[in-house]
Amino acid sequence: MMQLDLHGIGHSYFGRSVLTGITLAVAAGEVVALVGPSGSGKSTIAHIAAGLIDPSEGRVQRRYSRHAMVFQEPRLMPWASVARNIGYPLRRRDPARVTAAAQRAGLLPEDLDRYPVELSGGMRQRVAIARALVAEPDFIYFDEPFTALDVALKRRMQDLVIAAAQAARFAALFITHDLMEAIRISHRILVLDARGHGIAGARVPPGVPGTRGESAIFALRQHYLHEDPLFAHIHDIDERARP
Ligand SMILES: Nc1ncnc2c1ncn2[C@@H]1O[C@H](COP(=O)(O)OP(=O)(O)OP(=O)(O)O)[C@@H](O)[C@H]1O
Repeated sequence: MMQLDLHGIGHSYFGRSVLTGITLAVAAGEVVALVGPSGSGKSTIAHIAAGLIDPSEGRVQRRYSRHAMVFQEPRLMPWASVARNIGYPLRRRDPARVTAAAQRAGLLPEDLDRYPVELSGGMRQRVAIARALVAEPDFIYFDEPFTALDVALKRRMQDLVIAAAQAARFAALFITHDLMEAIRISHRILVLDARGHGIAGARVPPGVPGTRGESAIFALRQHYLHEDPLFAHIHDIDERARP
């Protein structure tokens, strides 16, 4: 049973079409990476799928019970402690759930009383992940959550997401333009057409997330980038679309 179904999605901003004919589905417990060049419409797809914006065309069906989102910027409340930031999605105070979510995101009990301004970028993103996990969602949207982090930290955060997805069994749509990341964390990779005209194709990396070795991940990335036509435009940047 699919938990998320997008059918024939199209979208325009102020009359300018940015997406057409987007059809994709995510199964229960499945982590799907959505890759595509900058400006191809990946974030717009995530926002439509999560119901933050209404598509100009097409149909969205959500069969999951609860979702959370993790963005590139952690979007924390600066005036609130880490514990309050993590607990924000809960209807009532629940320190046990806050502590459990913090632990799953690699935070220590003493971090809970700190404030966002005292934290590094990586720590803030851990808080954002803990906030996403706290209400035990069965679906999480990740919109380039680790793009701003350095390579080693990125890797640790990816491992954390893989472990959390396995433990909590959530499904996810994970948006990224980093192919290593897509191969490492997902069950299936969807490639968005460079101009947002549909999903150009899908690839299923061998094995399951968490079991793929670094050299295999790197070799597959090289293969995709240099030998697989599906990925030919992945590094194209539509600079006209950029502010
Ligand atoms: N709120 C908005 N108003 C107008 N145009 C927008 C808006 N949001 C996005 N766009 C435009 O829609 C297109 C797709 O943007 P989107 O952010 O979905 O792409 P993306 O693939 O996620 O890009 P990136 O990887 O750079 O985040 C771009 O041309 C962008 O400039």
